[in-house]
Amino acid sequence: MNHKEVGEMDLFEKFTEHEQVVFCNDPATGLKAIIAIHDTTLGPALGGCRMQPYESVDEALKDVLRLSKGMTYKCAAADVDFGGGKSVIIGDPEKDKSPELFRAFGQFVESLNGRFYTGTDMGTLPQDFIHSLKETNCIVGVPEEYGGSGDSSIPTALGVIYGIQATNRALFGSDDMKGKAYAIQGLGKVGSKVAARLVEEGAHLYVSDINQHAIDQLIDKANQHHATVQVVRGEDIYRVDADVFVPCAFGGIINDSTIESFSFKGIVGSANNQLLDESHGQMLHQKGILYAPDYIVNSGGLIQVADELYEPSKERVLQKTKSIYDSLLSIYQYAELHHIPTSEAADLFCRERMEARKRRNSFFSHAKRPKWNVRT
Ligand SMILES: NC(=O)C1=CN([C@@H]2O[C@H](COP(=O)(O)OP(=O)(O)OC[C@H]3O[C@@H](n4cnc5c(N)ncnc54)[C@H](O)[C@@H]3O)[C@@H](O)[C@H]2O)C=CC1
Ligand SMILES: O=C(O)CCC(=O)C(=O)O
Repeated sequence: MNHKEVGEMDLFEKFTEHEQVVFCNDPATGLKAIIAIHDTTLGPALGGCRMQPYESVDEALKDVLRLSKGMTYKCAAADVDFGGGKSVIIGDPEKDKSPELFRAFGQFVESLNGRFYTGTDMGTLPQDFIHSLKETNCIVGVPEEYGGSGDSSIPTALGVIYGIQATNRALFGSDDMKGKAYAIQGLGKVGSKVAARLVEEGAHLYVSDINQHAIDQLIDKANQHHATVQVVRGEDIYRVDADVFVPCAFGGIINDSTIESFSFKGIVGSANNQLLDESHGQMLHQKGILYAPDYIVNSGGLIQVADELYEPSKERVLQKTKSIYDSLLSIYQYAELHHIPTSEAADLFCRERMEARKRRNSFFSHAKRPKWNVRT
């Protein structure tokens, strides 16, 4: 069949690399969600659920497609037995949440029968998924009293700190975070924790957030530590005179126009999909800005939720999260040796790991489903 002749088939051209995309619609609760499964070579798809008032379904679709692909690479880099997936709920996290909406979402996740596991992301909280848990076991990162591993932004933030230390080592010859200036965009679950740690270390911060409460909380903390925090508005964060940019809000913030404004020496943050597209990794490379690939830096949350396969152990998760430091240094070294952008070096490493898995023997024993000890 010639797809071009059949209008409705054009939709498939938007996700030629993805295994499965599920549109979830429940008028009774107002749920409009999309689940994208990118690649299950390494295991069932895993990825958080983002809630955002997207302007259009197309915008939500683009976001979930990019985010789920990023999860495939993140899982490969972190060496966990999961594949890449992600979900988005179209709605305002401040106004549109309800227990029924998250329950309905749980039913759609359950309908995938173990192909997709999900939890928090931007705009959602561990508590939201207590409701989804009534409908499916394929939920990760719920509070510990519900059998989950709890807030995954804790190891994510720790991973960002390891990322900053490794980047400082590469740039300045020492892990030390003290006395340097950092520009943090977004003081949410991850950004607030990273900022608090940097304040404790005696760093100087420039911060921006649209949530005044988050800014006030950080300033209180900074006052206790006699640290300096300078609040900047909107796009001005791209122009401040900081050593390291720490994007912890949304993606696409490294693009043609922002790169021109950057005078940073390094970029290390939790935001997913920081590069608007691959060419921006090359542009950073040419401008001599050291970029810590996002999916390596922000894999702490993934490391924690993937670890729910085993009996819970915070120590083990924190230990595994330390690997982010070494992984980044290896990627920096490889990129330098081969004169390629760090983003390209990270992608090459992940693709090689997936190819190796495909080559490995896979003797049949029984269905390769995770054993979720905690809730089975
Ligand atoms: N929570 C986690 O464990 C993980 C998070 N990430 C990524 O890290 C980023 C942050 O995640 P969370 O902290 O969980 O989200 P969050 O929703 O808790 O925080 C996002 C923060 O960004 C702020 N923000 C929104 N628009 C902004 C703007 N225009 N300028 C400045 N600030 C703005 C929000 O007010 C909020 O404080 C997201 O891209 C997420 O996908 C990645 C891996 C794991
Ligand atoms: O942190 C989580 O709950 C899942 C991992 C994830 O979605 C992410 O790393 O972006």
